[in-house]
Amino acid sequence: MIIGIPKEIKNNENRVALTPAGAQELVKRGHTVYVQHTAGDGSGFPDHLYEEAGAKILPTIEETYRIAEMIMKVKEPIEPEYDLVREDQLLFTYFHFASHEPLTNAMIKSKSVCLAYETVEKPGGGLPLLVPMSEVAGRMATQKGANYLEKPLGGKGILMGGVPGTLPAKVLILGGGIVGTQAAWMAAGMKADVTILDVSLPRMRYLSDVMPANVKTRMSNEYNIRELIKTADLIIGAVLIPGAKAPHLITRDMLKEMQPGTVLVDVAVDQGGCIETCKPTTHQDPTFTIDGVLHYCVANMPGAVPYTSTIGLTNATLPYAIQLADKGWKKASKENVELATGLNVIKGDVVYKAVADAFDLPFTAVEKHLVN
Ligand SMILES: NC(=O)C1=CN([C@@H]2O[C@H](COP(=O)(O)OP(=O)(O)OC[C@H]3O[C@@H](n4cnc5c(N)ncnc54)[C@H](O)[C@@H]3O)[C@@H](O)[C@H]2O)C=CC1
Ligand SMILES: CC(=O)C(=O)O
Ligand SMILES: [Mg+2]
Repeated sequence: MIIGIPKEIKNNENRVALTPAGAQELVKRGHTVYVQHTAGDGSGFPDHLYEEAGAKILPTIEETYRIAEMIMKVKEPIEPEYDLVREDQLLFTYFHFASHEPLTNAMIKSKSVCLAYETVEKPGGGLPLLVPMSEVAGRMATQKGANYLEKPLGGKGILMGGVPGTLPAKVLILGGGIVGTQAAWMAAGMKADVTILDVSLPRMRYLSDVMPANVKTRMSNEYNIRELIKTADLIIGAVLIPGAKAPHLITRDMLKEMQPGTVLVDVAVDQGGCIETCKPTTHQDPTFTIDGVLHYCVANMPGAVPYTSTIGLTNATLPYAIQLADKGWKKASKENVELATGLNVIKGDVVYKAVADAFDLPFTAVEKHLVN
């Protein structure tokens, strides 16, 4: 198969979809890998490392899209890329369709096959291609939050762990999945007073077993949220209902209950955000303030630490990319249900229920496209 790796063009997105090591594995299996000139630079992988691994370098994004049967990316295609996507082309990347109607419509119109990293799902649950970036974003959420709590940056002016004779910062985490757990580890390590809210009792039992004493769990409901936001210093949004728009656990009116200088980091912003007032921001202009409450809502947080993220992402995606390249998307999805759950849009049909529901679009069962 011919695989194309375009350079990411989203704001401050320095990741690339494949490392030279990943390219070598695909080339070894007889596939052709084209990498757009300088695509790996931001992650510390200059063109010559790809060439030494057996890949070929193409000068432009247009040529990369034109030649590839499968495009591997990191972020969803953004507007200048919409018209580059070709009919029948396979796109293997993050999409987060449910939070982005123009993207959904553009991919329907393109008649391409869109296999979304974030909905590839293990039969017993678990999102193997979201996990590594959620690990990064969870750890970063605490780092960012600690930073923005500093007074000159708009925060309350509280140190995460305090010092002897003072109270530590209160960190409230909405959702105790991958992002929430990693955020909690970092905050606990900084000696903050951490509370994780989730709706899953088994998950909270697990967290309660493994977390240190400065991490507590509470049931996620409006009553508890309204109580806890009054004194929280840093609130991290980390809920997910796979493929769907995130529920608004913190609504506009609740901001008035918070103290000025409270910091909100809504990691779930890529699925629409679990804080109603969150709108996607960029690494260049990451925050805004409403009612004295600072919001950080960057939708591609891992893009800022590409040395870690690119390798973490390729470690997870490569085994799936190999199956897609070896067998083609249809046979690979028939033989591996995890890949079938990743299919969101196929040749104009929306085949992921939560995406169809988000925009009142007709839903087509994925099986229709997997027969013969
Ligand atoms: N902004 C960014 O750069 C990045 C964003 N993300 C996003 O972070 C979000 C979280 O991802 P993961 O932690 O991997 O998901 P996950 O599936 O591991 O965890 C989600 C958790 O939310 C819980 N939950 C569901 N409804 C809830 C509710 N009403 N109240 C409290 N908890 C609830 C679930 O029980 C689960 O434990 C996703 O939207 C993901 O796309 C991930 C990586 C990077
Ligand atoms: C998960 C995701 O959207 C990201 O890593 O940017
Ligand atoms: Mg994202």
